[in-house]
Amino acid sequence: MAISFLPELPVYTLLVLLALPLYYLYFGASSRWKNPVALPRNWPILHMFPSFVANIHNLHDYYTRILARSGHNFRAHGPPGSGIRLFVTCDPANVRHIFTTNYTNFPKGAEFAAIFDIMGGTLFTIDGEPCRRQRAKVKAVLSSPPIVARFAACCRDKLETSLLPIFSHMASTGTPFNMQEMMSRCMFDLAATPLFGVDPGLLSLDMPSMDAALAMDTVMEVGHYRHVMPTYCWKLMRWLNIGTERKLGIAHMVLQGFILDMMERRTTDRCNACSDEEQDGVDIVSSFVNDPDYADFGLFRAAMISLMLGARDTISTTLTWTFYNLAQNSNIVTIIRNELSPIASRKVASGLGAMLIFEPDETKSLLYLAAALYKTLRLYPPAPVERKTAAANDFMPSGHEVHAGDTIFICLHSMGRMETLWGKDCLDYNPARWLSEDGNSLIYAPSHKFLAFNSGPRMCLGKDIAMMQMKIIIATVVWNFDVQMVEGQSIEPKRSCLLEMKNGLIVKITKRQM
Ligand code: HEM
Repeated sequence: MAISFLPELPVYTLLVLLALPLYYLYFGASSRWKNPVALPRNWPILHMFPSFVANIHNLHDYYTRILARSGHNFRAHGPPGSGIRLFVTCDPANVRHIFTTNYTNFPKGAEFAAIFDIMGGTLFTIDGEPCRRQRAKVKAVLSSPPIVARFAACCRDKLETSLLPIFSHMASTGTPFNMQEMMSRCMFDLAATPLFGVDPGLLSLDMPSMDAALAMDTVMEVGHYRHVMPTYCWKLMRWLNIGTERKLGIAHMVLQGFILDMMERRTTDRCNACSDEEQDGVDIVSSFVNDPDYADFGLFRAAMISLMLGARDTISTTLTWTFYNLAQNSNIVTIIRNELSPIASRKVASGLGAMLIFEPDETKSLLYLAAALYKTLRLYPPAPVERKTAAANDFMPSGHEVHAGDTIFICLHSMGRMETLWGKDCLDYNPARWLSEDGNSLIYAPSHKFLAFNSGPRMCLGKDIAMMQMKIIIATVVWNFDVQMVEGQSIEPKRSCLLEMKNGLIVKITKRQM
């Protein structure tokens, strides 16, 4: 019997292979018929998982399309056993509920902490009482006047000693370069120097290797895979030490080595310094080294890595998207220069050289410049998706029910692109939309609608420092140089938890003739 069956085996195999796609086509079509057309296709067994995998190259646009059609919210499920039970939203009323009104019911959760295990136990991955304690500490450090002044001084020095000389060289030689990489190097130095009191010197004409910066990129890229994959998949890969998990393991080692290196260099520098008093309090790490809460070196190291990630990636990403938009809108560049012009005239009159650097107190009140940055942050938030977990069953203001254990994805990127929230021209890069009619103030947008810096009790603690640094850098570059994009490049987001550009941003710059 078995022997007589064997010759027909290829025929049966062929039939099964043909039947499978037909089965999926049939059920795909019928499920589409049963589902509202706005939602991803609900396949048998695999549910919506194939739709997400097929769109993984640009999940943000995919979410935006579905959220726009579905009234700002949708639910999605993965295959049975995958643990994927999502509620995806960009509805400001739901965001206020999740981040403020009922925020204790929406912690980041254990899954988030596992995804970003390199920052395990630190403010960025914890909830509840330990979080309140760490947050109070970090808040006190980041708002202390000497530390804020240090961030400003480092930024000024970096512009004077590195960025302007490098840009002048690129301009005089006509060399195209990757603005994203340049901003990444610059912000790496500007995050590390106030943190450790040591400048890693990545922004330099000889372009030294940037292993630790690349390792930080890997953390964000593999974090993205971990968010969309069933947990057991990436945990199995980690156990087998293969693929992206192997890459992440190496990145962790590089980052841990970087922290050790910085601490050693800091000790050497302190030995060479005049006195301890002169050094104390001028770097952030001083507030952590003698704190018994951070006596565990693993936690201390994780805290330093998370501060590096929080302070570098967010700003370099925002700066790159701002330069991208300015390069395409020369009228906006002209308005920014007009706003800078009175300050520049005063500087020139007081005898300062041809290359001008703008100071924090000079750029603080510049509204149009702030509006341009806000416009970038609305359309291109560096952290495009926030993740929360529902601790208990709850009803959203939109009427949707969420169940304990559901994962909530809050799509900031989509929220900034909803016509229903921001009007028909919401995709235009028009900073004036952020200004009042008389142009004398910025229009207020509540943080649950403009979420780039987060909202509620977990608001970003570095917002003021970030705005200060970004204003100085944009003002200084825009005043001294013309930036043009090199033609023929494709600008698309990387698969990452950060909204970086996949292929970078290749530009050419010329020195302004004044
Ligand atoms: C354009 C610049 C920045 C943006 C858009 C931004 C955005 C954010 C966002 C969205 C969060 C919430 C993250 C989460 O809970 O998952 C956050 C948290 C945080 N940010 Fe920023 N950030 C920026 C710059 C900075 C800088 C420069 C610093 C430090 C100097 C900083 C320090 C922090 C800290 C400590 C938290 C944790 C707050 C908490 O969990 O309670 N950020 N930021």
